[in-house]
Amino acid sequence: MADRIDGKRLANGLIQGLTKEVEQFKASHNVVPGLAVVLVGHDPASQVYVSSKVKRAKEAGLNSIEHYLSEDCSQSELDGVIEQLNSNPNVHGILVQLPLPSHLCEKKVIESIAPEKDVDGFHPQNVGRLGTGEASLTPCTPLGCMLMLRQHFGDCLSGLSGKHAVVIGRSNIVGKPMAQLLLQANCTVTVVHSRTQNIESLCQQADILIAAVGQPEMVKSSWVKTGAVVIDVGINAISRDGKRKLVGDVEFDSVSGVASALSPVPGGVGPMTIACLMQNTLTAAKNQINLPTNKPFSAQMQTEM
Ligand SMILES: Nc1nc2c(c(=O)[nH]1)N[C@@H](CN(C=O)c1ccc(C(=O)N[C@@H](CCC(=O)O)C(=O)O)cc1)CN2
Repeated sequence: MADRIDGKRLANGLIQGLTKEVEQFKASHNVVPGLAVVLVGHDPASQVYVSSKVKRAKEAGLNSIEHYLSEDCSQSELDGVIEQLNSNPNVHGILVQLPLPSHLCEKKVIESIAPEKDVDGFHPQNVGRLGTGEASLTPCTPLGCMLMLRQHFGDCLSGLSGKHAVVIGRSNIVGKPMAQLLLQANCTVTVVHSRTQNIESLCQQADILIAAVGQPEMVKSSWVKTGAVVIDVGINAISRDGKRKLVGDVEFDSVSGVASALSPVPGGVGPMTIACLMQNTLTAAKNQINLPTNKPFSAQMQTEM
């Protein structure tokens, strides 16, 4: 039976540590790190995620600033809110919850957030810096996955070195940054996607398998090498036996019999995404008062997190 990589417990520990760090930061610098969350419309899942973000921010002692805009909000109204947050010195981190209603341009919105406040790490400047291994704000879900792997492999990333990691999915939010982070940890990385031939046989070669494809229970036990470590990023709502249920991209019960460790859904990557957002907000606040803390990702993983 695979070990369960408990994201909920790990996230609680991270938030606890962060709360102390935020307290010290406030006491030393007389600055309260501020996180602004922007939600457009009333997508039920987005509402759940945003309220968790607000709750966790308050728990960690951050100042939470919320903007709820109507479903039919115009591009210029949203641009105006971001502009105002960009120039507000009490706001250190800004995130716009995705997806946006289809009449709004996600790319334009992401690019309009000041890179130093982009706690989602989606701005092209942060994406580029991640790619070249420079200090950057790192996307929260892949960062959360790396922390889960670090916990499993021991306290630094050397346990990952030389492992073959296969990432299923090539989204800008998860698949691509995930591949970059695994490369920085000296893994050999394969990214597979909807046009890849023989996905199953490539996955069978993985020591580390990251499923981020958004297909309920797509990864079966026959796809997984005995002893592999599997991180399930998918969060899919399905109806089973007349009840709504959340499942990942991995068939949990069967894969548990083959993998050496597996993260569950719910209670895996989701809570880690939110904890990493809080971590990024503190990092952004430190950077904005010019504390020398913004190390490249690989250096951060060796030490403070
Ligand atoms: N601006 C962003 N938008 C989106 C991101 C993101 O990182 N930034 N990621 C996802 C959604 N997401 C965070 O925003 C997210 C998804 C799921 C969870 C989570 O904790 N899920 C729970 C289950 C919750 C439930 O009951 O529905 C779990 O997995 O245990 C947190 C954050 C897309 N948009």
